Amino acid sequence: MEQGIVITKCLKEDVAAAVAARPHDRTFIITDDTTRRLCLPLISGTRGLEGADVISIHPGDAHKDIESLTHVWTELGRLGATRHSCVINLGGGMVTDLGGFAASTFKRGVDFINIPTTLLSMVDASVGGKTGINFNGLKNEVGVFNNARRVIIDTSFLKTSDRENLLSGYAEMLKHGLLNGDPAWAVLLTYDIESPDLERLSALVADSIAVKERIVSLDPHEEGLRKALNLGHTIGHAFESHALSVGRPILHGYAVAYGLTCELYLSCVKTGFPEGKLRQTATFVREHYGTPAVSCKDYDALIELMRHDKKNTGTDINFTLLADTGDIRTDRTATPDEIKEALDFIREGL
Ligand SMILES: NC(=O)c1ccc[n+]([C@@H]2O[C@H](COP(=O)([O-])OP(=O)(O)OC[C@H]3O[C@@H](n4cnc5c(N)ncnc54)[C@H](O)[C@@H]3O)[C@@H](O)[C@H]2O)c1
Ligand SMILES: O=C(O)C(=O)C[C@@H](O)[C@H](O)[C@H](O)COP(=O)(O)O
Ligand SMILES: [Zn+2]
Repeated sequence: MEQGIVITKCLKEDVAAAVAARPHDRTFIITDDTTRRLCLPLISGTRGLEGADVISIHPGDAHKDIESLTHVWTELGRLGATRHSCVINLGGGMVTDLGGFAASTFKRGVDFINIPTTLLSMVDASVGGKTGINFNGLKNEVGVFNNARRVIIDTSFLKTSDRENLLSGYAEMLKHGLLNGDPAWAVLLTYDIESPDLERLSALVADSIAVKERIVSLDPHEEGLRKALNLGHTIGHAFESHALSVGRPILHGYAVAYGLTCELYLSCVKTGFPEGKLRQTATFVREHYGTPAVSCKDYDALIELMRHDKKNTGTDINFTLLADTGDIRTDRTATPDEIKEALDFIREGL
């Protein structure tokens, strides 16, 4: 199904129009406890949402799991959802991933709409049809590709976002900038995300979504080009899963920022990415995101996690690398020793 993405200035009108666009019997809104409190009021009173049931899960990526999924399925069943119902996911990427997967699988598929409320879910998670949950200590281990029928983006949700979650989303924007080419990448290195001007940010959000949409439209099921959107994620997901496993979770975008530094280092060594651009990006990451809390004793565990990356075939660990900003090289591999060098680089610098 084609995905309609709306960057709105009239949230309630656009939500009402999206709900009315397809006949349905009941409406369910999936939130986490924080978005129920902070974001649900922004759509209350919307035409078509009278009588909608709200299903809420605990916030945080540790809850993007089978227990929360079971809770959503159970509540949908208990409250009488049918295949002709409409599900609205109101939240960050945790809610849009899990709610999208719950809707896609309940009675083999219920129509859903995403209303992303974090920067990360606006520019990335709510768009492009990847849904799923973490499982077995691995990120997004179980899921399906299925587009939300509509994605309605309103950056005014970001007024209640904290600095860390803005930075987290900004890391995926930086990834899109690196994939897009020099002007987009350079603009992102100079924009002040620490004291954001929301008007300017809205324009950058639109540019960022356009990068993802273009790639997804050419390869919706990640058979080739879409692996580009996984830049930074082979190592980033390993940082994220490892942090969760030792009880010190980090935000997805922080893990991606660290992963970008490491994978640009590999790009520099293996596909000729310019060293100056590596240094500029790595410095930006270090200044805003710090460094990952790992030591060389964690390297083998991190590499073991990378062996589960979804891009892998056989025993090789697969990476998306760059020959330059905008010059994408998918299906590259690196040896454990090369990966350890990249991990040394982020910890210690060149
Ligand atoms: N499907 C995809 O293509 C895709 C892309 C990127 C990331 N992801 C996934 O997205 C998830 C991360 O998403 P996220 O960064 O949005 O995290 P998140 O959904 O966990 O939200 C982060 C925190 O912000 C809170 N929050 C949400 N909206 C808020 C608001 N407007 N004001 C104040 N607080 C708010 C949440 O309750 C939560 O505590 C990860 O699971 C990642 O794997 C998926
Ligand atoms: O949309 C995509 O494709 C991406 O890879 C976007 C990533 O930012 C996102 O984190 C995605 O969920 C990762 O997917 P996975 O297939 O590596 O689990
Ligand atoms: Zn990501």
